[in-house]
Amino acid sequence: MQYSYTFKPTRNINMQIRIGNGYDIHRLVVGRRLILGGVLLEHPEGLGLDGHSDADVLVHAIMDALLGALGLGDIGKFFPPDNPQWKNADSLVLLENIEKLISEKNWKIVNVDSVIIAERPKLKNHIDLMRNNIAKRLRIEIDFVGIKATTNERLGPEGREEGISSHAVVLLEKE
Ligand SMILES: Nc1ccn([C@@H]2O[C@H](COP(=O)(O)O)[C@@H](O)[C@H]2O)c(=O)n1
Ligand SMILES: C[C@@]1(CO)OP(=O)(O)OP(=O)(O)OC[C@H]1O
Repeated sequence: MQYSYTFKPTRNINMQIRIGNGYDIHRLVVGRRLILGGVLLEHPEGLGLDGHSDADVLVHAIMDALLGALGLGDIGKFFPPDNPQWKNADSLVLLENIEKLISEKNWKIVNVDSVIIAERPKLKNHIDLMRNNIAKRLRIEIDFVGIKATTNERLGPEGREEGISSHAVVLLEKE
């Protein structure tokens, strides 16, 4: 059996692609808002996410994935948590800034995929609004933004409702 493979490019071989991966988790506490993908949600126990910014773990994971794809570090480097400027910051505005940085470097966002790990509240009816918020800030079509939700089957910090986490991957291209 022959295992060698000859690559026959059918499109621009100067195209570069990059993949990025991001993760974030924030604690669930009383007295804070619960914002995911820019959507204000209601937790059955009135809990929200603690953080210096609005603690939107989904948007934070996506920003880290975008920065990671270009080897630019993480969001803390661009928006330091000890800088009062980012106190209660709207993470969608921070996302707009990251998109600007990427487009200035002539990279295009191909797609984003992500998952939110939250025991409660049920997120499925809010997913399309989150996708729309993110697609708008990234200046891509909604079809290129994937967001899923899963419980952690009551396991670990998310399962005990100590926090909510999110993972994201992105693909970038440049001609
Ligand atoms: N916070 C959540 C968690 C899950 N969902 C939806 O429920 C489905 C089943 O979740 P499991 O963790 O039991 O696999 C999941 O696929 C989501 O559609 C949700 O809306 N909100
Ligand atoms: C965006 C920032 C700004 O303080 O948000 P935080 O709420 O501190 O969240 P975290 O994910 O811990 O760190 C990222 C920070 O840069």
